[in-house]
Parts: sequence; structure tokens; C-alpha cells
Amino acid sequence: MLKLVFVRHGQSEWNALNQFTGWVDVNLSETGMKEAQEAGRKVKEAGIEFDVAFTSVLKRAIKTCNFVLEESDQLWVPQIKSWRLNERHYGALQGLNKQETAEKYGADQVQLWRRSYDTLPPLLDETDPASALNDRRYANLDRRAVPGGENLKVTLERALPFWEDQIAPALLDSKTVLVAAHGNSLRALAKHIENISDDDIMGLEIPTGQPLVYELNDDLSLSKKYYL
Ligand SMILES: O=C(O)[C@@H](CO)OP(=O)(O)O
Repeated sequence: MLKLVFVRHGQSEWNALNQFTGWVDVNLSETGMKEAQEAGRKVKEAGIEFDVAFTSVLKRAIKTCNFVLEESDQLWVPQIKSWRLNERHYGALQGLNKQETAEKYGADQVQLWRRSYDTLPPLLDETDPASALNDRRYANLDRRAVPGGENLKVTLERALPFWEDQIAPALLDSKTVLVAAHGNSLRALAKHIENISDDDIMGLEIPTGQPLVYELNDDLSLSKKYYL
């Protein structure tokens, strides 16, 4: 049985402030660090030994990856970072308070922006410093892949090549894989793995710091899914 473990980063400073975050590189909160360490302890208790770990280029996920590996005494495990595992880019919503935005535009509109598969957020010009697209870590990024903001569909389209090129081959090579990433990049990959419809994906939430184990068959079809 092939094994894949998803961990959504622990609570971030902007999760705590209820702000749209996306590609803004905010830190874990104190609570988030504890959640990530607890996730590592659960991995250790479950006796899961990773061969490779994948994470994004955002510190809240990278630190979560490190905490999980440190607490399970596996800091030696090779780590590969990619922007393709980043949180969905939240466009012009980045930095706004979610509650205030709901009061301004209505809760239904905000729920569509947050959870619908194909509604794009209001886009941000790539020259806007808040867009993060000019940061040097994205120097090789094809800007058409992230048109100033992403819905889940665009997030899946840019995460999928990383699944195909890196994660799936590692699994098919019988490696036990950790993916420490974000609410929406993990929802996108979960949609693919679990074959969830465009409508049903609206209802899927992945909690922070809870290791989610996928046991997969040899053709990467889903056998079993559970939280530690
Ligand atoms: O702000 C964000 O980047 C994400 C994750 O925290 O928010 P949402 O819950 O709307 O997907």
C-alpha cells in the first residue's frame, strides 16, 4: 500500500487575524507552531517514516514541514520546495479582513470567492507590491499561470504538473511522501486524488496541523483516508 501524508500548515499570524493571506509570506503563530509540533508527534506515534517531503516556498508551510520532521526525528529527509504547492493567490483580497469583506460585499459573495471551484477573486496587478509575483523566488514563473489571483481550478492546474512530475513518481517508486502545504493547494490535490466533483469540493475543509493519511493502490487510486 502506498502512503501519502498531507499536513496543512499550523495556524498562521493572518489566520489568527482572519485576513486573506494567499501568497503573502506570513509566519506561523505561537499556536500554529504548537499545532505543527503536535502533528509531528502524531506522525511519530503512528510510526510513519518518510522518504521525501514536499512543501511550498512560503514559510508557514516550510516551518510546518520542519516541525513535523523534527518532532518525528526525521529532519534528514530530503525536502523539495515548489511555488506550485503555494496557497491559492488571493488577488486583491490579500491582506483584507474576511469578516469586514463579508460585511462590504455580502457573505454569499465572499463564500463564492473562498470556496467555489471557478470564481476568481478580484485580480491584482502584478506590479502591485502586495502581489508578491515580483519576488525573486518567482523569477522563473510563467505569469500566465497565476493571472493576478487564483480560484481552485487555476490552483489545481498549476499544482497538477508538480503532482505528475514529482509526487506521483515518488509514490510509484514506493516512497512514503509528506506534503506540507496550504488549505487550498491541498484541497486541489485532494480533489484530484479523491476524484471529487466541482460542486462537492466546495464542502471540503482541511484543518490546520492535522496529518491526513492517504493509503493508495498501485495505480494511485484511493484505498483509505484518515486523520491521525
Ligand atoms: O487566506 C487564505 O489564504 C486561505 C487559507 O487561510 O483562506 P481561505 O480559508 O479563505 O481558503
